[in-house]
Amino acid sequence: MSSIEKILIRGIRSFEADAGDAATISFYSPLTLITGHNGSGKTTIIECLKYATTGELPPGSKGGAFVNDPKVGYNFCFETAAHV
Ligand SMILES: Nc1ncnc2c1ncn2[C@@H]1O[C@H](COP(=O)(O)OP(=O)(O)OP(=O)(O)O)[C@@H](O)[C@H]1O
Repeated sequence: MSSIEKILIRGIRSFEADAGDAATISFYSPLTLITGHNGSGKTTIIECLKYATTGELPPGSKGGAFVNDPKVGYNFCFETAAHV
């Protein structure tokens, strides 16, 4: 079985292209919880995982909506944690 240890998201939605390692999300076994305020980027993380594993873009993202737009803003703020 394969698993993903971490994902670094840059230049996608609220994740700026030059966000550095701050945008690295690590995954833990057996469970990773992603928590954060509304609009902090939780769904974006899931959509990035889907894109990385299947190549499928989120619905309605054609035309660049999946790509970071500095005019929209930068506010990703989430926490990940594992509970056994
Ligand atoms: N093209 C873009 N460029 C920059 N930021 C964007 C872009 N598209 C969306 N955003 C921002 O990304 C954020 C949306 O993130 P997301 O939907 O992943 O958050 P969420 O944590 O899942 O929110 P909720 O809890 O409300 O479902 C919003 O703050 C929005 O302003």
